[in-house]
Amino acid sequence: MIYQADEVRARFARRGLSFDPTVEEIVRGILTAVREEGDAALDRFSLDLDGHPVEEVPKRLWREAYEDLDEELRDALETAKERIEAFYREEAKGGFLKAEAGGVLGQLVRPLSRVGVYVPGGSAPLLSSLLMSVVPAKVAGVGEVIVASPPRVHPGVLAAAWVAGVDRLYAMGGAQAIAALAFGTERVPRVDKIVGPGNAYVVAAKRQVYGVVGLDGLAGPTETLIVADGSASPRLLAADLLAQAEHGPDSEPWLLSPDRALLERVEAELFRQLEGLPRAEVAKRALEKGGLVLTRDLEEALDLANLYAPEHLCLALADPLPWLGRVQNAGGVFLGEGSAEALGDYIAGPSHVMPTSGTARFQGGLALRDFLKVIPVVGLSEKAVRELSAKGALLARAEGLEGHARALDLRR
Ligand SMILES: NC(=O)c1ccc[n+]([C@@H]2O[C@H](COP(=O)([O-])OP(=O)(O)OC[C@H]3O[C@@H](n4cnc5c(N)ncnc54)[C@H](O)[C@@H]3O)[C@@H](O)[C@H]2O)c1
Ligand SMILES: N[C@H](CO)Cc1c[nH]c[nH+]1
Ligand SMILES: [Zn+2]
Repeated sequence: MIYQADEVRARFARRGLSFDPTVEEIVRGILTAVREEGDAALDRFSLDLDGHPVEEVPKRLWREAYEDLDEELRDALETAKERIEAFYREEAKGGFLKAEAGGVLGQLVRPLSRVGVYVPGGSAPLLSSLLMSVVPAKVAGVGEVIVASPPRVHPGVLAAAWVAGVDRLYAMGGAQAIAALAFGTERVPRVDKIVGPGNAYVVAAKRQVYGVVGLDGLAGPTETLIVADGSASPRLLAADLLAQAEHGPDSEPWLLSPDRALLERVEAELFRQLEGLPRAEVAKRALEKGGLVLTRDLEEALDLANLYAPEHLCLALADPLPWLGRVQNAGGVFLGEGSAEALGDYIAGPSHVMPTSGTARFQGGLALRDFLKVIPVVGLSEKAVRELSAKGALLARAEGLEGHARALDLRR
């Protein structure tokens, strides 16, 4: 289905995380039960929803899963891990303490003590998502990384845990896993922050426990928006749309172009490539949620992309770099049709955990700083204390806070 730009503009502008009341209610019930009953409720929901009680998977099994892997897959995992590690080592993490008139002002930067990583496993065992969250946490220096993934945890996920250096791994999924990580139970330690993507239940649970625990964001069903010009290959474009469409019926693949002939060729190519795709039924449903959009020109396509704020913005343009300056809202940007989003999913380097549902309006992809906290430090000299106290007291009285003013008057 090819839309005109005007047909999608209002929909793109209205977009935002929607809260399905039924999901919210189910999740609220699970969170309350796990908070009140601990492990008993955790096991009950895990049995009901995933067919297995929760268990901690011992490290011996991760190592065995790793050793059982085909040699080429093991090598691919190691390469992905090294590239993600190298990427995040580039992100500065130093604090500072600068001398100021006999005193000091600065920032302490501290890695978080204990982080919970959710690794989706409902419809596919996303071993790459484990690497994409755990490796940056490790580079940041997080004290302890605890992984939760639905039972039975796939051997590929266990092997990735081994490669990434996870500390503990629990076979538990959905809202009950988020509850256990946020509140803690006898078996599962409470964490300081939960990161990682998940389905609607996981996203709703994360949102509901925010405050009890920190969050990286609310990365839900994946989406991709490609802006293409006439130079792009319809075969590659269709393949890239289908790659993300196969994630789930909630995924949204979009292609925006001012070239009608290109859109028509991509449409035909989509039908061709759907044949024989193992997850064709899922992909078809996702394609109905997205679409192909004819724009006036590339400027209009980029403006619509910013309005939509996609998780992935792919610029399949002959000369993409000059368009980067126009990008305002995106979880991640992929330049040129060679830099496929699927490469970003597995091995390019940056984490593939990126904001969805328009939340790219206010945040980017998972970064080292998501695992760090900044603590300001104030150590003023006697002279600065005297000089600043008078002005501070003035400001306090302007707020009507006499107690603050007197505390400062005593230091003048
Ligand atoms: N944005 C990103 O960065 C990113 C990255 C990777 C994956 N994803 C997305 O993550 C999602 C993964 O979803 P998934 O379903 O495959 O795995 P998941 O692990 O997120 O969800 C599976 C869990 O959902 C719970 N659940 C299922 N049905 C339920 C119900 N009716 N009531 C209560 N709980 C229920 C179960 O406990 C199960 O363990 C996909 O949508 C994918 O697109 C996003
Ligand atoms: N495209 C997904 C969301 O960024 C990540 C993923 C994992 N495996 C394959 N793809
Ligand atoms: Zn993907």
